[in-house]
Amino acid sequence: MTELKQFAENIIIKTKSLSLVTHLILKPMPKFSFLLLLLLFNLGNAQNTRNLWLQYDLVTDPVVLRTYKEQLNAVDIRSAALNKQVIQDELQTGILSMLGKHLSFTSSNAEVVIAKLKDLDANEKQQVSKTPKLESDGYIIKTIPKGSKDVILISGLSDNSLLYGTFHFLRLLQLHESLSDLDLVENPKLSIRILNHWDNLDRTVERGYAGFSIWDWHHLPGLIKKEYIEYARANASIGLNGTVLNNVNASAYILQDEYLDKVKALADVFRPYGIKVYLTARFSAPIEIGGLDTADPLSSEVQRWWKDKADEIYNLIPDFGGFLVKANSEGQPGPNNYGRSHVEGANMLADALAPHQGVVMWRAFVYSDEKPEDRAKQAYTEFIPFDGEFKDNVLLQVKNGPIDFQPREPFHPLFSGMQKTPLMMEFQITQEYLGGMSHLVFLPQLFEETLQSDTFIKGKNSTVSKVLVGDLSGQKVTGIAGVSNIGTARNWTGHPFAQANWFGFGRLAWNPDLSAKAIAEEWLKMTFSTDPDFVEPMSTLLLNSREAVVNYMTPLGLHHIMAEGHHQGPGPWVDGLAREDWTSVYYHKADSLGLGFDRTASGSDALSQYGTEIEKAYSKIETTPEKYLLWFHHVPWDYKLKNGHSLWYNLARHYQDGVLKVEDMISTWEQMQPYVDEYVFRQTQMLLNIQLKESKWWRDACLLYFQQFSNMEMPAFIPHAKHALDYYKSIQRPYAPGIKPSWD
Ligand SMILES: CO[C@H]1[C@H](O)[C@@H](O)[C@H](O)O[C@@H]1C(=O)O
Repeated sequence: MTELKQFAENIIIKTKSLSLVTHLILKPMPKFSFLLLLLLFNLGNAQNTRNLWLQYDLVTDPVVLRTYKEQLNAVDIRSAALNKQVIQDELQTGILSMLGKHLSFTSSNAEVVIAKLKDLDANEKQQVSKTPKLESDGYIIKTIPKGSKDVILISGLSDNSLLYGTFHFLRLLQLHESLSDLDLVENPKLSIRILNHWDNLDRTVERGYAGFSIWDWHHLPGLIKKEYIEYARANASIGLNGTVLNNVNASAYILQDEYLDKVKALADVFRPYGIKVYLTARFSAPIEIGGLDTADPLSSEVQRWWKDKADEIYNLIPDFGGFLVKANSEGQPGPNNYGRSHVEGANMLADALAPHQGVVMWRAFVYSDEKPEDRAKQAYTEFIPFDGEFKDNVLLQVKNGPIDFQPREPFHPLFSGMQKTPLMMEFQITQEYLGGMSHLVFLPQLFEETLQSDTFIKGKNSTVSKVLVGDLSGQKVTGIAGVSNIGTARNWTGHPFAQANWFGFGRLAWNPDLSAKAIAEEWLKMTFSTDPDFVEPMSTLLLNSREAVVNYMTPLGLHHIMAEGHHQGPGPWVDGLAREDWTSVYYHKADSLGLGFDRTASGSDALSQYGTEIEKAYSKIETTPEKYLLWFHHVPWDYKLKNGHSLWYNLARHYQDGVLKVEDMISTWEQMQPYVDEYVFRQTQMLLNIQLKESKWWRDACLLYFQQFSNMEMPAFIPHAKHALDYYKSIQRPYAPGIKPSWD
C-alpha cells in the first residue's frame, strides 16, 4: 500500500495543475480511490505544457531528493505584505511537486527565511552587511549560520525582490543545484522589463500565431480568468515587471471609462506578482473619444485632455506604468499630422504622466508612406535631430535592427547615435518573419547577437547591452520590450518550443549579458528533463536553430524577401504589389551584375549612420562580416568569398545548409521521445516536418528566382532543382518591371 501510495503521489504530483487536489485528498484516501485516480488521470509521463517552465518535476535523483528533503521543512516569511501569499503558494506548490512534501510556514526553526533587509534580526543583518548594493528589485540568497544550523536567507529591499528571490530559489531546485553555502546577489540590469501585446480589442492579435488574445474584454472586469494569474506568475518567475495590454496600432477605446475598469481589474490581478500595466495611447484619442476637433500637442485643450485622462487612470490604477505610442508610422496618427515634431508629441504626454511617475515609451519605428531612399535610414534621420530634447520620463523604444525584426539584422544605428536620450530595446518574440508558429527558432541567440554587438561609441567593447543598461550614457530610466507570442493556445505559444523565447526574453531582460547557451540549458531542464542525454543534444539543437532559419530564408545579409503582407514564406519577387516602385529589387536589388543593397557611400550611405569604426570596416566588401555582406553591398555574382567560391555558389550553399540543419534537428528530436510527453513529442515532430518542407520551399524559390539574374549553374548539391522549377513557376508572381524569367 505504501508503494502504491508513493506511486500515485508521484504521478499526481507530476500533473502540477492538480497539486492542490493532491494536497486535499492524498492523506485520507482509501486504497480503491488511488486506483480510481490512476485510471482517471492515466497520466504517465505527463508534462502539462500550460505550466511552461514552472513544471516543478519530481526530483528523480534519490540523493538529490533526500538532501533537499532534509534541508527543507519550514520557511519563515517575515515581510512582504503585498505578495506574501503569492510567495507562500509558489513555495508550497513547487516543493510539494518537486519533493513530494509539505512545507510548514512558521517563524520557529525555519531553514529558509524570507524577509526584507529592514526586517532582519541583528545577527542576520550583520551576516549580510558586506553584500554589494541592492537595487529595489534586487535580492540576495545567502546561507548563514544560525545557532547550530544553517539558514538560507532570501532578502532584498522591496516586496518584489522577495518574489524574485523565491523564484530564483525554486529554480535552483529545478536545476538540481546544491543548496549549501549559497551566496548569490542579483540586481536586474534594466528597470522596465516589459511585454508588448499587439492584441486588439476584438481579441485578434496582430502577428499572433498562438490563437486569440488572452484578454477577455467582454467578460472583464467581472470574470477573472485563471490564465491571468498564470500569466502573471510566469512573467514574475523570469523577472518581467510590466505589460502593455493593447496593440501599438491602437484603438482609442481602451482609454474610455468602460475599458479602464477592465484594465484596472487586470492591474489588480497582476500587482502581487510585481507586474505593472501600461497602455498604448492612440495619438488621436482626444478627437475619437474626447470630442475635440484636434489632437495637436500644442493645443492647450488637448494637453488638458491628456492630463485629465492620466489623472483618471491613476485614480483607478495608482501604479499604472504609462503609455506606449506608435506615431506617424504605417498610417498611425501623430504630431506630424499637425506639423509638430515627435518631441512635441512625446513631451506633451510625458507632462501628463509626470505627476504620477508614469513614463512614455515613444517608438522609433517610423515607416512613412513616402518612399524613402532607404527605409533602413529613416528612424535615424528622423530622430537624431531631437537627441537630448525629450523629457526625463520619455524613453525612445527602438527595434533591434533598422528594418523590421528580420532573421538577421545589424543593430539599429540609433543605439550608437542617440547618446543623450534613454533608449529601450524592442525585440519581437512572436515570429513574424521567422516562420510564425511552425518553425522552431531559439530567439535568445538572435537577442544575444544584437545585445553583444559592438557600437564602438566609447571605444572597443561598447556593446549595445552597455548602452541599454546606461553604463555608457548614464541614462537613469532603462528598459527592454518584447512583442509577445502569447495567446489562447493550450500551450500559450502555439509551437511548444516558442515558450523558450518568452522565457529567454525574460531572462535577458533581467540580465542582458546572459548567454543564449545558459538560457537554453535552464529552459530545457526546467521544462523537460535535467538528464544530460537530453539537455546536451537539445541545447545544441536550440543553439543551431537560429542560424538554420537565417540560412534557408535570408543568408549572407539578405532581408525582407518574405511574401507580402503575411510575411510567411518566400517572396523575393514581390513586395507590395500595389506599389510598383517597391518591388522585390528594393530589398535585395538583384540584377545581372550581382545581389545586395549598397548602403556604402556609393549607395544609400546608411552605413555612415554607424560611426567611423564600423563605417571603415564595412565600407569594403572584403572587410565586411559575411553575415552582413548583402545588407551593405551589391556584390557581383562571381565575386569570390573567403572560401574561394563565388557569391552564387555560397548563396546556394547557405540555403542548402539551412535545409540540412533542419534535417539534423529532426534526427536529434527523434531520439528525445523518452524525455518528453507523447503529445509534445508528436506535435514537435510534425512541426519540424513542416519546417523542413518550408525550408526547401524557401531554398528552391529563392535560388530559382535569383538564378535568372546570376545566370549561373545550380550547384550539384542542390537536389531536384528541376522539380522545384516547376513548382516555382506555378507559384510565381509578377516580376520587377522589365525582368523576364529565363525559362519563359
Ligand atoms: C504593429 O504593426 C507592425 C506590423 O504588423 C509589422 O508587420 C511590422 O513589423 O511592424 C509594425 C510595427 O512594429 O509597428
